[in-house]
Amino acid sequence: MFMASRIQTRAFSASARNLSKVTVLGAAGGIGQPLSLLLKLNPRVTELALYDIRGAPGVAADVSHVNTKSNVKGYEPTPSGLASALKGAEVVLIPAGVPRKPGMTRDDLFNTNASIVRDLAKACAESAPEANILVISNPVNSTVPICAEVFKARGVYNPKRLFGVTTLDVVRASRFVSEIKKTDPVDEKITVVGGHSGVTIVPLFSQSSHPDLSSNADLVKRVQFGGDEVVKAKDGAGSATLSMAMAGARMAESLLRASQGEKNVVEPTFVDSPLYKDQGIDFFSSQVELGPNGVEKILPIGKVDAVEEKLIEACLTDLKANIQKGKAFVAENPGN
Ligand SMILES: NC(=O)C1=CN([C@@H]2O[C@H](COP(=O)(O)OP(=O)(O)OC[C@H]3O[C@@H](n4cnc5c(N)ncnc54)[C@H](O)[C@@H]3O)[C@@H](O)[C@H]2O)C=CC1
Ligand SMILES: O=C([O-])CC(=O)C(=O)O
Repeated sequence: MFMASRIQTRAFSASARNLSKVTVLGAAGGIGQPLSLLLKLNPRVTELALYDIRGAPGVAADVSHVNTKSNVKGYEPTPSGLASALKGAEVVLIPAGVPRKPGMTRDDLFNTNASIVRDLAKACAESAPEANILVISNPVNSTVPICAEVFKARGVYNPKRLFGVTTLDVVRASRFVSEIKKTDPVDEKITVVGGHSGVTIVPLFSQSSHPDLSSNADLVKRVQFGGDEVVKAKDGAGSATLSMAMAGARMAESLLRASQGEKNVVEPTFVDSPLYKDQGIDFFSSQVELGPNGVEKILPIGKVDAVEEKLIEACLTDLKANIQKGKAFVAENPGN
């Protein structure tokens, strides 16, 4: 009897641990829709909550017909709809906000997206303070600090649970290298550090199996400005959505794998980081080991060559300003 109840308890807690609600804020957008589809295909996701200021119930109805086991629900664009979408979420992905048009930098999106992200972060702080928050909305270098400030103001900031999604930079880097070297991108492990815009994106080819590539200035530039390539090709219709959805789904999957006990799950991500704090830079993207509590360990940058050292220097100047801008925005515009 005693034995049976113990087994039952254990079975219950194991399955409870594997119940993973994932919420997408901005689910009806260019990224949100394919991201929702990919999450529906992920067996680790048991409940998928879709929220947008328009169209989420329609996207949810569509995605819900995909014949995998998870339940999908679309929420109305109301404060209570948002709160219900967030309640009990283990992972919240935020691709809400406007994308670039040709000629714009990511920083040009700040004026519109800063308040969108601030308000969604408030809702997360109230309804899902323990969730892993994955910020996709640009400029990531500023929107992540905005989230941190909002969480701090509400006394619920957990630096281990806030992630800027920079996965697309390594996805691109591995693909671009594979094109040059005629290899399978799966085998190309390229570390990319810094932030997520222009010169703040720093690929470290010297640490890859092709150290010669660090002197390939065209390749370095292509990784740094890969987003511009897509913005230009889409010609006013937005920026990367499909590759971004894949990258966001990969990051969410990695967090779920780590939370379900898998060891040595490492992803590059923009987090509250000690690496350059002594230079006043509180957030930095690097290889991060994930665990059940979110960030498990921030891995050191490792050895870099002289070219990369210069790239990091340029990165730090811009990154510092971007982070400061996000913090100042919340200080000056705390909202309701
Ligand atoms: N981190 C990264 O690597 C990348 C980031 N991005 C960024 O992702 C963001 C979204 O891009 P797209 O999906 O292409 O844009 P989109 O315009 O197609 O979709 C954005 C969605 O957000 C929704 N939205 C706006 N305000 C909202 C709010 N307050 N609450 C909930 N939903 C809201 C809109 O209704 C729309 O459906 C942009 O800021 C873009 O720059 C894009 C690609 C890569
Ligand atoms: O370039 C953009 O604006 C969107 C983005 O962040 C990317 O594709 O990396």
